[in-house]
Amino acid sequence: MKRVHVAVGVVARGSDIFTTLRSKDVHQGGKWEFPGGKVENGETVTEALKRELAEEIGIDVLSSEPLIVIEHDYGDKYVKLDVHRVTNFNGEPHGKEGQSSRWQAVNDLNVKDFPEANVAIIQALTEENK
Ligand SMILES: Nc1nc2c([nH]c(=O)n2[C@H]2C[C@H](O)[C@@H](COP(=O)(O)OP(=O)(O)OP(=O)(O)O)O2)c(=O)[nH]1
Ligand SMILES: [Mg+2]
Repeated sequence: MKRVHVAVGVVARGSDIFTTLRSKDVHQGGKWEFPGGKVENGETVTEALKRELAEEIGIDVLSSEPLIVIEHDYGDKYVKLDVHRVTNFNGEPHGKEGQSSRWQAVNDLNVKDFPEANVAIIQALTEENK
């Protein structure tokens, strides 16, 4: 089965979280996501996160810290999500590749909008916001 290692970034401003919409034609298309993408050979998760967030949402990640690691089997694809919290960045997050984006209060994040693997991420964010 296809296996991918993905660097995922939680970008927050206060208790608001930035998410983007995956385009319809890709794996888990039409779902909202935390921006990120595949870790390439020879890259650390931190390096991949910095590269992907520059490409996808036009920010320069200055610091990040690990939040949670999720392994999930979609049946057609196995993903390992290395989720980092972005603790400092330059620039204004936006859908640089033309994708829709939004800011939402942590408590308004709805697991139904996200890929299945994201349930644990949203739980972790909601827990710490209590
Ligand atoms: N970025 C991101 N990917 C997620 C999340 N949840 C989740 O299951 N995934 C899955 C969907 C995809 O199978 C995989 C991420 O791959 P991707 O399509 O973003 O990879 P990429 O940015 O490198 O894309 P590409 O260059 O290969 O087109 O992880 C999430 O919150 N954010
Ligand atoms: Mg991506």
